[in-house]
Amino acid sequence: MATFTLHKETVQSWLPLSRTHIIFHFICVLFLIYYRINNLFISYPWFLMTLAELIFSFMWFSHQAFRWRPITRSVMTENLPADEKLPGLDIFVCTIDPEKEPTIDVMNTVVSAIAMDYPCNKLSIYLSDDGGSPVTLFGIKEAFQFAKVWVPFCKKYDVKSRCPKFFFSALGEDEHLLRTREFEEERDQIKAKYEKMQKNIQKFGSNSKNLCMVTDRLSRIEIINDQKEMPLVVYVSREKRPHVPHRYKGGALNTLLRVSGLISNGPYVLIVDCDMNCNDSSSAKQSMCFFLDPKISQDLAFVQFPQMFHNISKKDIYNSEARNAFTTMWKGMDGLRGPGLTGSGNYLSRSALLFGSPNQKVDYLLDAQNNFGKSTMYVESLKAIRGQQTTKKNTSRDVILQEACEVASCSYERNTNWGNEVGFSYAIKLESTITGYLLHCRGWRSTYLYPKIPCFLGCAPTNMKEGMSQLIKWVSELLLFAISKYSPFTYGISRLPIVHCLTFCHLSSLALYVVPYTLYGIVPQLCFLQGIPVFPKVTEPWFIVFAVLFVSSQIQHFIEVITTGGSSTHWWNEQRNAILTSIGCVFAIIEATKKWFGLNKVKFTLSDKAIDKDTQKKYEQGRFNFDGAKLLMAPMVVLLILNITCFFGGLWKLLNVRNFDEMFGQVFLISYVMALSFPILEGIITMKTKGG
Ligand SMILES: O=c1ccn([C@@H]2O[C@H](COP(=O)(O)OP(=O)(O)O[C@H]3O[C@H](CO)[C@@H](O)[C@H](O)[C@H]3O)[C@@H](O)[C@H]2O)c(=O)[nH]1
Ligand SMILES: [Mn+2]
Repeated sequence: MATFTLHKETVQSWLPLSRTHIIFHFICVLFLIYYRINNLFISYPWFLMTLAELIFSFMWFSHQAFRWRPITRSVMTENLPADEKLPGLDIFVCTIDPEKEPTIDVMNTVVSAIAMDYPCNKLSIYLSDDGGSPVTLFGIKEAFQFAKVWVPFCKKYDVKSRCPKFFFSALGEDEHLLRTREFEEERDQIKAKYEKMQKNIQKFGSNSKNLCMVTDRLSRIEIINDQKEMPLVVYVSREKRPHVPHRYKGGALNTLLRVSGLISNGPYVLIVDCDMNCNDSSSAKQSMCFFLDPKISQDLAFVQFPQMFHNISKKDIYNSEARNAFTTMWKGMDGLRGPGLTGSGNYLSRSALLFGSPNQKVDYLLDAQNNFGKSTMYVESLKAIRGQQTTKKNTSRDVILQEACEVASCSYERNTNWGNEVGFSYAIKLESTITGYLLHCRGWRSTYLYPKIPCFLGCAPTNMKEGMSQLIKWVSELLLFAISKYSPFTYGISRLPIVHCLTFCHLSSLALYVVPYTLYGIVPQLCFLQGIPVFPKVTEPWFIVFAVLFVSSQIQHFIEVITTGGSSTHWWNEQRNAILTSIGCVFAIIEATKKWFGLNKVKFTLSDKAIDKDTQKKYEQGRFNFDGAKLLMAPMVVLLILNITCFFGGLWKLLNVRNFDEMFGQVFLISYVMALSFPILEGIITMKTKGG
């Protein structure tokens, strides 16, 4: 345990035990490989099983990097300096499509950001509207009017849950307990205002013209607030032209970096997706516990919070919560040199994003035009971030806004280093993953804070189609990352500590899982049907190796789920989900191949945050919902049918031949797969009976 004045870091207490387990498991893996290699040419199926197990072994091995040194952190915000000494903070909210990202929800995020517990003269909120839709501009004006009453109310009564949607829902129940009459009266008035805001936005959006995205437009930047007692609120819609690449969210973020640099130039920025409401208003101060610690701030690039979701059900059949990622993996990376960037709920140091490495030898400002573009006003703002002398000028607001439009134009980045060494990287479309990784490669660190009260709550996919499209988007881009010039296998290996690099190797090769899972779903089954064994006899000592590996990984997984607040249901569901997603990775590989050969029109699958009641209900009941995902489910369905057919066909043969000791492994495997996939089968049958 390491204690600093502002935060504390605790290494997992059972670390020696878990490392012993890793070594034990590793030895078993070596035995297994030895056995397989020795029996490689028994038959073709044995060869395929060996291939599957080698890939499984590699994935297992790289996954252990996450288990090597997990840590948890806590913060002492009470030790922070007084409000007037806190640094400036700019919050970036990104949105694009009001149909998939309902404006009211986006505005809830904006309001919750405005209500952040941070000195208001140090806080600025930027809404990036990549769609340029009238309803978003209208919405933010309404939201600001509402915030003007909401923020003082929250402060007066010390409301913790400052996202109005949550406050007025079951999630905010606790906030209403043991309150005064006065509170209740005021609350009811505010509720009426909140409802009025909703109504106004709805009414404005009911005209389909106002919901439209404008793809050919000039940049438009407006300062929304007019009051000193409130944080600055700015609406930013960058220029877009059909023939100029706009680089998706990464492009939007780089634009925001420049625009905010001209206007408020806070040394720290918080990025949230439009659905990621700020649930705990103290997150900004929590992050400052790291940035303001002189012992670590030197090379600290960002503080990541977990992405948590308000619509997760108890059963969570799609593992939308991504428990594994936000507990095991990210805490594991945190103990190495820091977690990856996940794109939402992360506080970043502006200078880390802009000025290369923490011990930079070349000064980016010497070649400012090539690095940052031609705006001299923007370059002045960079000097301020660097703590260098700037030529102080009293520039009028209009001039600043004009310059802001200039740096938000779509030609501004041409022949500059933006998207390359400056700002968010465009190397793959997961701007966050690649940027976080490159920051680490340049020698920066990051920290991860998993607080008791979720700081950010977003909207998770609740049906197969959405879950799968998100998976395909991520895994295909990660695969492109693995084979790009920045690949962790080549570029990262010489720049990152080896164990840390291994975590990125694992992440970027997730698509590989499809091979062993598919082989394990086909080969033993077909062989069972024909009476060919693919595992050692149950009476043979070598069988123990297989059994031990299976039990060992089950126990490890079980302990991990339980110690991170999950239940045995999660444990079971996560295993099913591992099969589903691994098989689904075949589409990610297809997608990545198409992108690689330039066959696909480059697109960004925006996740849908407008979830209808029916979908949410099915999800809460734990029933699989394959609406719109027929094609995506096809491989899984084929595998299931194959398993069932082979099981019964093989059983017949088994009863005749009576080679039970040879076939035990396969019988066990197939029964296990069938038991796991039962709910999927149920889902398919209901889909069929509904005429799907
Ligand atoms: O051209 C675009 C496309 C998207 N977005 C915004 O980017 C955010 C993330 O997009 P979404 O489709 O919701 O992505 P998810 O799959 O839900 O998000 C994860 O994956 C993304 C890709 O790495 C990260 O950017 C996100 O932060 C991370 O939560 C949303 O607020 C969008 O409005 C833009 O601003 N411009
Ligand atoms: Mn999202």
